[in-house]
Amino acid sequence: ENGSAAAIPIDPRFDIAYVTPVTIGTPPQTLYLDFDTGSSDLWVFSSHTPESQVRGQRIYSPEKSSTAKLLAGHTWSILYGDGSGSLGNVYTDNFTVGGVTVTSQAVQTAQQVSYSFTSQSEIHGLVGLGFSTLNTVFPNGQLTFFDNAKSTLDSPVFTADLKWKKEGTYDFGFIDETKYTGEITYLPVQTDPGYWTFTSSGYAVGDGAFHPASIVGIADTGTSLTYLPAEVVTSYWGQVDGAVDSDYYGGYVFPCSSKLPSFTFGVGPANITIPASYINYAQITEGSPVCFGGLQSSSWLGVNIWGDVALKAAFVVFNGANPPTIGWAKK
Ligand SMILES: CC(C)C[C@H](NC(=O)C[C@H](O)[C@H](CC1CCCCC1)NC(=O)CC[C@H](O)[C@H](Cc1ccccc1)NC(=O)OC(C)(C)C)C(=O)O
Repeated sequence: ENGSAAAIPIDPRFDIAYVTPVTIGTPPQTLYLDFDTGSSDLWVFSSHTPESQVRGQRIYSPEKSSTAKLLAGHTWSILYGDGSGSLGNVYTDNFTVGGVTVTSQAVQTAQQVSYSFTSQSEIHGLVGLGFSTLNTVFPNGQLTFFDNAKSTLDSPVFTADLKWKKEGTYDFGFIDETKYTGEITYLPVQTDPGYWTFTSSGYAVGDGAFHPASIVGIADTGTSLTYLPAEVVTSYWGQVDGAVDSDYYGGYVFPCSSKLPSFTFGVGPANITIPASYINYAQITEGSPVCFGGLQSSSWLGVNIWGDVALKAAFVVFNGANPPTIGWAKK
């Protein structure tokens, strides 16, 4: 069966992350999880998480689920790009998203979470939608929800229709033609080491000339901003009055009153344009005249990341067929 679930921004002021309701166990326990194409662990705040590390998050209690089974001898430990992390043990249980059910999904229960997770009450865990090779469970890696669900879906795909400061959707098993305009351009995916890695064909700043280039990067719903090569972001921010790459603020900042150009990136023969408003990401602090850019340099990262700032400008198809591809359409 196919399914559809909401992608809800956790903060009404800026799109730092999106969460999606899921149910786990019998009777069903509802949690709101961050669907993350940039990792492949499904982990949740749980009854095994020390109370001192839980601050308002909903938790999954396997002991209250008649279908929960401990995956004996299995543990996990994950560290994300932003330095946050978590670790714990593993159960299998029924897991449902938007009507799609996997009956024995590996659900990783947190026994430790880092402070940034404790302080983020709206995120009750993650659903990794990267390739299962990235799963951290030891000694046997576990399959993602998508890999487990694939065979029951009409088509082995999920789509992301993230929106700017609004609720979007993740669809599983089908492509909703009402969610995009024109054609979907499909690109090859490099599945090693396990991200949705593709090559963009170039970029343009505002109405300027298109610069053909091969920009290898990952499509990552779990990363808020978009991180691209220094020469790309330098040419973008060079068009913005007062923009500076600030060590103090950790990236490009600009006067909130400055006018920003849009940013266009190539997807094969087609392209996607990110509106200027998406790149005017947020004031440094409430009421500040200094704003933080949604387009930042990837030079310190070692990888280019097409995060939410780019993804919400498009309708994106994550095609899990063999070989996998990624599809991009305007909307
Ligand atoms: C362990 C590996 C197998 C996979 C692992 N994958 C990643 O690190 C990428 C992955 O998409 C992870 C997934 C995120 C981890 C932290 C919680 C939210 C999800 N992305 C990340 O690690 C990137 C971190 C995000 O960009 C943060 C997220 C965030 C959300 C809410 C509040 C504060 C911060 N945004 C964020 O910092 O936004 C600012 C810059 C505006 C403040 C890796 O590559 O190391």
